[in-house]
Amino acid sequence: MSSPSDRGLILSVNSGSSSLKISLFRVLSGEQSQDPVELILESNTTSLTSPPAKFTFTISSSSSSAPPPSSQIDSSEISAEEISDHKSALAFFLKHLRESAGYNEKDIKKVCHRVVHGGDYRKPVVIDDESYEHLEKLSDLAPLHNGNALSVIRTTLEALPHASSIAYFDTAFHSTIPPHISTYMIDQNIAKNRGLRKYGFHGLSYAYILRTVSEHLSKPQSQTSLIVLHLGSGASICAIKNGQSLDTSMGLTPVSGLPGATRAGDVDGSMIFHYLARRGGEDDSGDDDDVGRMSHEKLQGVEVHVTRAEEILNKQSGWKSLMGTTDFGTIVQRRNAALSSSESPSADQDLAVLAFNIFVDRILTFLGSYFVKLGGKVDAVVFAGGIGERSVEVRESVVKGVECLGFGIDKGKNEDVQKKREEGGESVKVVDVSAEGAREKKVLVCWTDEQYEMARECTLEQSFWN
Ligand SMILES: Nc1ncnc2c1ncn2[C@@H]1O[C@H](COP(=O)(O)OP(=O)(O)O)[C@@H](O)[C@H]1O
Ligand SMILES: CC(=O)OP(=O)(O)O
Ligand SMILES: [Mg+2]
Repeated sequence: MSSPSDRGLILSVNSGSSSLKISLFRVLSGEQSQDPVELILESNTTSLTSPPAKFTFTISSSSSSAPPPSSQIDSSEISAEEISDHKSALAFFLKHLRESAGYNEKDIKKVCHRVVHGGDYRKPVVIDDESYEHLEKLSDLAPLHNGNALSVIRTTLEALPHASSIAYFDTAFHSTIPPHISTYMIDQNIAKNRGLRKYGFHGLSYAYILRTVSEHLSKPQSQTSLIVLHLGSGASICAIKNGQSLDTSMGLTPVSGLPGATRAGDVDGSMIFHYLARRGGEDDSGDDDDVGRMSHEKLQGVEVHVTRAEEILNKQSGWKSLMGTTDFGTIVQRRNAALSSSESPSADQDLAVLAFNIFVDRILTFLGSYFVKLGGKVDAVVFAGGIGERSVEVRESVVKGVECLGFGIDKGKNEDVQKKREEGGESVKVVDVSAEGAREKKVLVCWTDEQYEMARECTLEQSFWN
């Protein structure tokens, strides 16, 4: 069994829908800190769905370990033409780690992978031939996410053969959702045979937020009830009752619930048939009308089975379909320009206002419902994810919509969130933006960290180190 101090480095790899986030951690021994791991550096590759990809590589300001003497870090954003997908983004990162940061890959002992769909897995699994094969089968339930994660796992197995790879699942946190919430009202034989139920996603993020916020509130997790909004390119909401997931807006796959960058969110189940149906010979989709047509897509060497319907609802919808951009920041800017101008808004600005209002409306639909499901016993509404952490406007509009439930937002505190984080660095994990007088029901912003969550869990799981 290895002692914490000689455990070396952990690489945490987060294959999101539009991004690849990678963090390198050093395992700490118990005496050094309450935290089991310390961040050394992190990298973020974004715009994978709208090239050119953008790549950043940054040494942590709070790291106590000096970078190797050979290191030449440039933390500015690079537009990287050679990155075309998750797999090439990982290769680009490993090259930087070696050549610019001067780290020896051999010091990496564990690689933690975020795998979005874990089916019935409730715990992380070490990747071997058997578990890899099982994950490949699960890919049919989340072809657009798991396919990327599997290609990244394969690349690390080849590039870092001395390290063991462990899969962490988004779905595991939601295993507490009771049957009356997770069951779809369909033929139960088919549902059981095919595993058709609500699984829920973003679980690593919710686990991180639950622990961080309960510490902030000085409450045990088992007495903490929250409504958490994870708003990124993929967005979801979770009702957490006494430290356990009660309900969440995504379902069998990440396509349901809130709309996202390229995802439709909840639609009438039969909408897709009408979307593709030919009317009087005309066909505006330019495709055939078979929604179930399978394309056996080779995604970075991994075979995935995607139906035409899935492709449309996952990749050709969301704000990209409305606005032509997958960047919610751009939508907010155009919406602000429309609201502040004395001239009549352009067509683009009108659409930005519409996209923004749709997003807020769908968030409120879930917020209201979850507040009721939690019987009004909610310690805080928590904003997280790229949009939740950065958009003053989304937080303001959403909280205005739930003022009737006793929540309120302080304008000045809301505007200063980013400044507080920039000044305080990574030690600022939660900022309270609640209005005076609405103190019982807090509104918080939490910087979620799925990579940290995996590295922490990995360090604490003794069986992985035996
Ligand atoms: N200032 C901002 N206002 C609104 N949205 C923003 C802002 N900055 C970044 N975003 C959005 O955050 C999203 C990315 O969130 P993130 O959680 O990092 O994504 P992912 O789902 O890929 O993990 C993008 O849509 C981006 O445009
Ligand atoms: C589940 C999901 O949508 O993940 P992401 O937001 O990282 O794409
Ligand atoms: Mg994400």
